Amino acid sequence: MNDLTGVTIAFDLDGTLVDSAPDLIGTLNRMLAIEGFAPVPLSSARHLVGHGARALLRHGFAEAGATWDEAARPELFDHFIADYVAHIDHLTRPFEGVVETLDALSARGAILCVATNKRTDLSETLIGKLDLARHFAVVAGPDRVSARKPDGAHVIEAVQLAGGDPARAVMVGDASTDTGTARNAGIPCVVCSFGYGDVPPEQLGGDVTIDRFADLPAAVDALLLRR
Ligand SMILES: O=C(O)COP(=O)(O)O
Ligand SMILES: [Mg+2]
Repeated sequence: MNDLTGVTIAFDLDGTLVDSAPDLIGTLNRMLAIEGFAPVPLSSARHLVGHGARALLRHGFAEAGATWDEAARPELFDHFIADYVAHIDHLTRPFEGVVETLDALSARGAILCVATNKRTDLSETLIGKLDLARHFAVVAGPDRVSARKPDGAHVIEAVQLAGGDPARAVMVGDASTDTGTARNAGIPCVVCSFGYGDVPPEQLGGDVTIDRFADLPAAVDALLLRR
C-alpha cells in the first residue's frame, strides 16, 4: 500500500459519505403536504439531492405538480431549513464501509476534507451527529469558499483550507456537480455509483467508478499511479 502523505481527498457529502436522501425528501414531503400536494416517492426524488437545497425544492415541487416561488413566499425556505435541522439525522446514516475506509486512508497519511453544496452549518451539524467529524480537516459548504460546485474553486479552496495541495488532490462524488467540479479544477474524480447521480455513473465523466465505499482506497491508488 502506497503512502498517501501529501495527498488530499475531497469528499462530496450527500450521496457519497452519507445516505441523507430519506431525511431531505422527508422534509420536502412535509412541505408539500402543508401546501396540499401528495408526497414524491423517495425512489424518483433521490437524484434531486446534490445540487443544494433550493434546487431540491424547485425540482421537488415541480415533480409534485406544485410551484416553488421563493420570491413570493420567502418564509418557505426558512421553514425547509428548520424542518430539516429538526430531522437531520433521523434516517440519515453513513454508507456502509465509510468509517473504516476513512480511518484506513487517514492511517496512510491522506488529508481528508468535505466539499459539499449543503450549507456548512448543516453539513457540520450532520457530520457531528453521525460522529464523523474527527475524520475531516475541514468541512466546506459553498458559503465557506468563493464559488459553489461545479465551479472548480470550491474543491481547490476546500483542499487549501485543509492544508493540502490541489495538485495532489482527488475528488470523490456521486453526481455531475462533482465530476464537473473535478474537471474544472483539473483533479481526478472517483464516482460512487451508490449515490444520487441523475445519469448512469459511467456517463458522469469521472475517472473511476466504485460500487462500494470500501473500494475507494484501491481506486485512489489506481488514479495516483496513472498520474
Ligand atoms: O444538495 C445538497 O444539499 C448538497 O449535496 P452534496 O453534498 O451532494 O454536494
Ligand atoms: Mg452528492
